[in-house]
Amino acid sequence: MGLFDIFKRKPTTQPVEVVTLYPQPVAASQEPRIQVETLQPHPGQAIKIDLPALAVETSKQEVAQPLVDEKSQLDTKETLAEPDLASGLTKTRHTWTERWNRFMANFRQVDEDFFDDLEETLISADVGAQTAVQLTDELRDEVKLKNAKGQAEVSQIIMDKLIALYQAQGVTEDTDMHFAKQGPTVILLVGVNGVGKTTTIGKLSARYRAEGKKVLLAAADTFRAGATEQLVAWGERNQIPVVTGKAKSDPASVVYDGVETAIDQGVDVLFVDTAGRLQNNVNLMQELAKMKRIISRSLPGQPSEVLLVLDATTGQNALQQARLFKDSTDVTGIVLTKLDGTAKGGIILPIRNELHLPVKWVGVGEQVSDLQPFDADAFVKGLFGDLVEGH
Ligand SMILES: Nc1nc2c(ncn2[C@@H]2O[C@H](COP(=O)(O)OP(=O)(O)OP(=O)(O)O)[C@@H](O)[C@H]2O)c(=O)[nH]1
Repeated sequence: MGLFDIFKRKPTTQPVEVVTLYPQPVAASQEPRIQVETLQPHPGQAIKIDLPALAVETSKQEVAQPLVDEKSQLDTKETLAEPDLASGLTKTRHTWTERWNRFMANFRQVDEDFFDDLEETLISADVGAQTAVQLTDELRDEVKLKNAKGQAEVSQIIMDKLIALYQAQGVTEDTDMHFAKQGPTVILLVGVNGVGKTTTIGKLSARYRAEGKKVLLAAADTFRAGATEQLVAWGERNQIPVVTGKAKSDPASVVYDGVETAIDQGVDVLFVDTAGRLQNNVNLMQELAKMKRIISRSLPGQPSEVLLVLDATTGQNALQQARLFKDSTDVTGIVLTKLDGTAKGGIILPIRNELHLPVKWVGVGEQVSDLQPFDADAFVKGLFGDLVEGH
């Protein structure tokens, strides 16, 4: 099949320009080379892209017989290195510890004022109003039951309860990533602008490529200037092909082309980057629904994952966004980004406790390796480590 073969199955109203970036094997001394093909189909027709066999074989070939140069191998190693969650949570931990110590320094006795202050402290630590009230009620009973009176004893009971809540909440929720039994798995990244969708795709795609999966990216955020280039840059860095559309073109066309390319080229995982902002929220949600319809028409049962990306630095705002997206689309999991830059890491609790959305990944930096699967135990240690160790 030739490079300019036309698919007539799908009528579109807009011309689609598809740029495909794919890596070539290079001699050890050369920089990795990226070839760029620009295909300009006839208006009104969708196109099929033929990636060279090499492009789709890249990840598997690398496993069997390394084709990439030293630099790329270093990149892969970097991808595999687990970031340190505890250091990513430093700000949250310090702020929380300070706040807690201040609260406890004012301890006089266990009375209603104490519980009022406790509720306030919990709310200011972003555990969410509903959770703070629930926790305080439970603690009131427990402190009474255990007849706790001393500062250290009361502090210990509260800390144990908080830790238990963080660990218990969400255990019944599905934090696994799901893959198609056959054919390409499609993973859609959604969220408002600037939360870290593109960066997360860069990190996740590098991770799966390093595991030997054949990965493809689709730049369906045609709305924001520069969004496509940003994804293309990640594709170049990770040597992963990217399907793109013209600025302001119909994002659904890019999704369609991405899906068709994934099917034809035997891709394992297709990541779709979506716009974070359209004219309004209704448009945004309609656009997402349209993308999902297009994906499932060609690949029944897909997308396997609709990951909602939330910026932890926005605190309660992130919670509002989660509510909005949850009500309008089937979110399968949360990626909580920028935990490294915030004291608002506590927000993870209401996301799980109040919205019952599984947090699947957490972002702790801008580098490719700064993403890790969410682990409640590690998170709790990162959050309360200073206080618990002090006991
Ligand atoms: N510190 C830190 N920065 C991050 C993290 N994730 C993303 N960023 C940064 O956040 C900024 C926005 O990230 P993008 O990936 O462009 O966000 P986006 O959601 O794709 O944005 P739009 O394309 O505008 O919708 C970039 O500067 C990223 O480097 C993280 O975990 N930690």
